[in-house]
Amino acid sequence: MPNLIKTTTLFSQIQQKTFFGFVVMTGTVKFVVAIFLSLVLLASGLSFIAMHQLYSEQENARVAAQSVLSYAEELLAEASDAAKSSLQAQQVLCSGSMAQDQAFLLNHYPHIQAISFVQGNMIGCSSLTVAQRKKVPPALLSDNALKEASVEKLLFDMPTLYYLANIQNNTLLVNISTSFINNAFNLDGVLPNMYLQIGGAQVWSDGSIIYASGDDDHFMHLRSATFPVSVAWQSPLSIPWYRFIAENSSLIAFAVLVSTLCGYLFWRLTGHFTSSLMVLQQAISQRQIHPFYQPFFQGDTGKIAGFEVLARWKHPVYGYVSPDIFIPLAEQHNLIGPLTRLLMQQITTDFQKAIHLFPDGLYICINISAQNCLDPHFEMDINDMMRKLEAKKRHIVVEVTERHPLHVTPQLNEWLAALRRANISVALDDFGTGYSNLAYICALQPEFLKIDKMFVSQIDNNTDTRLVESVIDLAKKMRLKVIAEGVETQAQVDYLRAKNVDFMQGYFFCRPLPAEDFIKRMRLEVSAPPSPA
Ligand SMILES: Nc1nc2c(ncn2[C@@H]2O[C@@H]3COP(=O)(O)O[C@H]4[C@@H](O)[C@H](n5cnc6c(=O)[nH]c(N)nc65)O[C@@H]4COP(=O)(O)O[C@H]3[C@H]2O)c(=O)[nH]1
Repeated sequence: MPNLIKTTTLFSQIQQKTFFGFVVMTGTVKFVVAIFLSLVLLASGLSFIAMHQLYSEQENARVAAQSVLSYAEELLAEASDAAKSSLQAQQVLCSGSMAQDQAFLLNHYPHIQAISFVQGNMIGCSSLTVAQRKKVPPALLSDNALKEASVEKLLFDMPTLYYLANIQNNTLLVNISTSFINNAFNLDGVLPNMYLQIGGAQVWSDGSIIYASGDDDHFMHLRSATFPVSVAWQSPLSIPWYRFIAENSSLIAFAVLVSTLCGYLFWRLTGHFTSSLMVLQQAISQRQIHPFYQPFFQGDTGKIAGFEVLARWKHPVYGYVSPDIFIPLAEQHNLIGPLTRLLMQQITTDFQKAIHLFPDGLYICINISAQNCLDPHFEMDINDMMRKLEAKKRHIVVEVTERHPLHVTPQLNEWLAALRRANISVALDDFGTGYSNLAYICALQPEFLKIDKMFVSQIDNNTDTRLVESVIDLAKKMRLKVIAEGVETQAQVDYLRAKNVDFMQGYFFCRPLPAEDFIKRMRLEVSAPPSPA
């Protein structure tokens, strides 16, 4: 016998797990929310990766620009140093021996191509003899241009970086090959759109030289504090998607995995956070509720007279749930119609093949609630079940409980009349427990009266049995067939039999059984009917 959850109800457990009753989601909404959550997480993850990459690239560009500037400063510092020491080495430089001059420079200043003394507007002595007596452009020698640096074709056919120094009334022109400047752009992180602004010339990272000055607002700038040189570069503002995918494929795959996992977890976990109504709806749609069958027996012969269909819900997590819990909830939420339909479909499936085991005249009792009476599907469903179970040879009985009495209205009377036309009988269940009176019995005109187990349990050797006796007498006087419920002991059986009670049902005879076991029991009954107890 399944261990039914009674007091610590499933629903109180589930309701404690709702977010204080705020979360009520259908399966579809839950699915959509899970997808949405995954997408939001994925978008956030991808944005984070992209922003991180963009920030790193911007930072790398800034570091590269700083390196390029430092390199240019080092070259110009070397030029400045070379200019100063040239004054002492004037005799060496101006010795007239080119080989000697070059050796001096190579030894001390490996990046310096030539050093020349400017006299008036002419090159005087120079480490490069071909430069001697060359004219210096006047603009270069104006006050403004002193100590200036730029990249010009001054002494050579190729543009070179020159540095003009004025030391102790000597003007010196120091030349550095542009190939040395271009080396600066071979550093890591240098962007194609980066250039060195040296005086009025822009030396670009691709080696091209443009004569322009003035800051471009679209570029970032880093200036030297000591020399007229700066670095400009265009900081990346976005990353092309193909490069983003190619460079972050594993991170992207990870983000997809994590977001999908989160969405899935959300979807699974909200299964525990849905309301009791949703849980019950799910139970019906997923066919977690099944019929069990409890036979009842002839009072005189002890033969199986019929059986009652009792709903059993086996929750995948919480196990068996008592009908005392889910039936009222189904009634409250208008789910009793779908639940009864599910049971009737299952009864048909359970017994269609074993119907030959059911003797003629067997009663099949189905519990119904007030809402079934107004459900337009009920009649259709019960007719369908009756057809499949060859109900002409069997009796279908609907059990109407007395605990929550029906409102007797003309519609109900009409509905009951329709049942009777279809050969369906009515039993008044739980008799004696409700607030009904004889008028209620008169209105329903049941064929059966089920004495509640509360009265049957009072039958014992020495207890007062006047109440149960009166109930039986009343039923007899009204010519109703009596079924005594909850028969558990031999003494109760003996008493009820002595009182000529028509039928007995209870654990003494048999507990509610799943279909398979019930069919086995019927098979035994057919082959060797039990003798009366
Ligand atoms: N202590 C004791 N109990 C016995 C004994 N023999 C049978 N019972 C239990 O007594 C109840 C009899 O059903 P009920 O009065 O119609 O009372 C039913 C019925 O009112 C309702 N119910 C069950 N299935 C359905 C259904 O499919 N539809 C509707 N509307 N109500 C249902 O839930 C109630 C409780 O059902 P169950 O828990 O299955 O409880 C069943 C049954 O398992 C016994 O010897 N001793």
